[in-house]
Amino acid sequence: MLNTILETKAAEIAAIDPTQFTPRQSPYRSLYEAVKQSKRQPALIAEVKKASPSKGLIAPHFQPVQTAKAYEKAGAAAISVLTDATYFQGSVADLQGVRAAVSIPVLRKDFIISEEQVLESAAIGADAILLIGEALEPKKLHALYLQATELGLSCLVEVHSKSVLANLLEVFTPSLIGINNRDLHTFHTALEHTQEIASLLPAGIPFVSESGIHGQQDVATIEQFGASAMLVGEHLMRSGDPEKAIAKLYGDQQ
Ligand SMILES: O=C(O)c1ccccc1NCC(=O)[C@H](O)[C@H](O)COP(=O)(O)O
Repeated sequence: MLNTILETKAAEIAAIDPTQFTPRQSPYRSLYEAVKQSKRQPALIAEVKKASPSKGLIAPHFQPVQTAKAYEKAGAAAISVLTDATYFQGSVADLQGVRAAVSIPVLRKDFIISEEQVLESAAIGADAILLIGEALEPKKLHALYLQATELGLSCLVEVHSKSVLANLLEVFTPSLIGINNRDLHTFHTALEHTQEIASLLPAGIPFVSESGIHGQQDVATIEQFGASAMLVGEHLMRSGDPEKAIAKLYGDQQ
């Protein structure tokens, strides 16, 4: 699936013309600071997600802006917005709508593999981008990371496999790592994956546990593994009441 997605992205990139971008007006909101300073711990990066390759249609009555506002009200540190149309039914318009409606950082969740996409992310108002270790050679990932950082974008650098992490750390140490509990080739998801990969990270580096978090017990588990933050999509999208779902994740008294 990952390879198929990347083939689609290569075709999309060919159609991007950075000379058509209007200069960004809004200041960047730091994802690192938002995670570090979140009152809720582990910090929550809450995702608006209409559909996915592994689960199909998740939210038939998808209302990204309303959902993102509820996430912010419930204490999310940042919002993740899927902008891929083909596989996730997301859009750049979703990101722009959410960015205008909330005051916390907005992460562009897509498959970013080129300089043009980094420029596009800055132009459309994203505060942060995802760079996926499984999708990029370490040196290329580092180049995109430097380009994004120079523009003012925060980067969440995601890894799944031990070997990808090891190769990446030979090139550089990102400021914020995402550990994806979902294998993007098989879709198998296991929270224990966070523990396994976290044990291989340099001491002190903050990391986000991503995917497959569905309740208070799961939050306790990834907190025990040392996660600074969690990225949660499907569970919140299916809840029907995102504010209540977030309160329950943290075990708030109702
Ligand atoms: O979610 C998928 O099916 C998927 C398939 C292929 C590549 C990426 C995919 N998901 C992206 C994500 O990382 C998740 O949307 C995110 O971590 C939230 O996961 P969840 O809470 O399990 O919805």
